[in-house]
Amino acid sequence: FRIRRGAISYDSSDQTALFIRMLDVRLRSQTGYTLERQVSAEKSEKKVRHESTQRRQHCMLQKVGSWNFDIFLFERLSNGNSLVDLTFHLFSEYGLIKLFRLDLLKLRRFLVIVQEAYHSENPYHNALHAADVTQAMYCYLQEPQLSESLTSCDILLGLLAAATHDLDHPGVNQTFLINTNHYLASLYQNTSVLENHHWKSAVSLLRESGLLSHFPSEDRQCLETRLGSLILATDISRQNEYLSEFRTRLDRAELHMNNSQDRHFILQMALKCADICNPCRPWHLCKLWSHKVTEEFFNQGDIERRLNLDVSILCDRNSNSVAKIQIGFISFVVEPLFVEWARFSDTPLSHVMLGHMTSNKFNWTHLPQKDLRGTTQSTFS
Ligand SMILES: Nc1ncnc2c1ncn2[C@@H]1O[C@@H]2COP(=O)(O)O[C@H]2[C@H]1O
Repeated sequence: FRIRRGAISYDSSDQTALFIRMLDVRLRSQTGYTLERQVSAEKSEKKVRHESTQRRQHCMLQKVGSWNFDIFLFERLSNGNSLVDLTFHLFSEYGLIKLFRLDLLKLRRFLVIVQEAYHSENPYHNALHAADVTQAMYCYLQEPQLSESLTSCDILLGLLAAATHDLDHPGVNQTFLINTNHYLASLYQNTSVLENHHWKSAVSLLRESGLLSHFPSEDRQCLETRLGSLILATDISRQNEYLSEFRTRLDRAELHMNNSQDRHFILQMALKCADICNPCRPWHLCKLWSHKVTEEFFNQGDIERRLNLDVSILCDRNSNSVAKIQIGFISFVVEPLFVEWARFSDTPLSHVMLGHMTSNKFNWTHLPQKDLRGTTQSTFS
């Protein structure tokens, strides 16, 4: 009697094989399931799940101009490709692909190498921050003062600058690079070291992708120069220079959107706002960003302590708290800028942002510690 495991036999008189085959047939009829059917069921379930994720992502993109846009949820739905998917969508929305005769493949490839040039291990300065800034920039580009006057070149620049403004950020600030004699600090003579690096990295990826290779060289040169002027404006240590110029121009009513230099200055201020707008987002989003940026600060402080360097301001986890950092940042950096932005663009969005900023500052000041803790995901998942 041969021990038999399967129902396949080459001996038609083999009664055992016949018995197993009958058993298998009855089993199939009872459970209706075979291995093949199980695998194909899992495959189609996966396909349905993927299609519903794609549908949810597409549905979110219909509301990409909403200030409550949840970039953390979008990041999950886009499987970690929010910067590529969001920026590509906005290029299409504005008709930039046709207008500038952009090659679709080169555009996609450019956006992918930009997204990959961000450090995903950074808690804050990663591609998701760039996607968040790009979405905020889009909201500002849609404001009447801008949408009624910006040229397509202004819009192309605004989106490119937002997407690339923190390219290849190392997750530490300029002070750290100078104190550790990093080659970038000497390359840029300790001046806007990171912002210069972000700009030059953006230009090199633009050239590598060939995205603008069909542009006349003087147009390409002008775009690269203006891109630098926008990215260099995000150097937070120079905030007061830009802010006092903004105030002066507003006081003297010297901002005319039919003037290209004035439009460029407003794009600089729009990018600056987009770069630090996280305290003006709804509380659940603001809280997530605050914990991420603080984690990055404290990581730097831990390394400085280990290297026996002076621990940079805001980076010492032993003498700082997320709430304390946020209250200071909102009071001395965010509020002064967004008050002037609301003077320039007196719209519902500007007042919604100031409203969130005020209530978020109240939360950081008054909520009990248990309500201020960071959550890993946005609550609206
Ligand atoms: N929520 C926040 N709290 C404190 N600092 C912030 C916050 N968001 C942005 N920043 C700081 O603002 C800076 C803007 O320029 P960077 O992105 O180079 O680095 C950013 C941080 O140092």
